[in-house]
Amino acid sequence: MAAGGGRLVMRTLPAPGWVRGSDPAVLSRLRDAAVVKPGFLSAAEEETLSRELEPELRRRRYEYDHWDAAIHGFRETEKTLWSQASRAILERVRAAAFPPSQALLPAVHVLDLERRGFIKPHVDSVKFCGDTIAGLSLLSAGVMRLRHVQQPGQWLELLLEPGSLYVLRGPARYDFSHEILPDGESFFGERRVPRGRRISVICRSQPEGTGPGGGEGAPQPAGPTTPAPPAAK
Ligand SMILES: O=C(O)CCC(=O)C(=O)O
Ligand SMILES: [Fe+2]
Ligand SMILES: [Mn+2]
Repeated sequence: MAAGGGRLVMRTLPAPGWVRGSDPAVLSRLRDAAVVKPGFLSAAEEETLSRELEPELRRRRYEYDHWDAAIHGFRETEKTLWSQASRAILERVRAAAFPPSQALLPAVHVLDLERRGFIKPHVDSVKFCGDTIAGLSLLSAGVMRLRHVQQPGQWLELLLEPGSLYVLRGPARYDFSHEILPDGESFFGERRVPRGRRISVICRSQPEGTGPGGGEGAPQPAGPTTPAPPAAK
């Protein structure tokens, strides 16, 4: 490596247009831990996924009534059987978000949030989810906010446009809660991000110690979220 090669090292990395943060230190600390890839899906891939999911989702009713639940105005399914076209998309997600050695949960979590639906701050349960969470957003945009569980002044906001992929891993997954803002609070900085119905397709790594050949090997129950921890104290 040429120390005198004249390559300029930027001290402050410019935040990409789809990630905002409370301060440069958080942005730089989570640069590889909270990642958004806008336009990950082509329009045809978005169409493939939403067409395949729509009939399965439509059979279910939106749920609202759990005062202590993390998610409001949603329906969901855990899907293991996919068309060949969708499997190819999910394989791209796997390759983009997970190291080759990391085992994934066999079922993909599909979450349909209606226009007024939202997700309160929570940390996905370590019992049901490993180091990495990767989610595709379909149909409409939303803002995901991450907030440090111990230091609530530290936060990050991710702009999740339809067709984007987000990845949360390591510190972003364990030390920060995440939430999807309700329509009334759905801003990315100054920019209003009107909420519509949003479908997310979420792949997760296996909880530590439960991969093939290790750990309990118990089947994974559905519903990988925990109720919101107190975001601030
Ligand atoms: O809709 C999303 O992308 C996130 C969902 C989520 O946080 C969860 O199911 O635990
Ligand atoms: Fe979550
Ligand atoms: Mn219910």
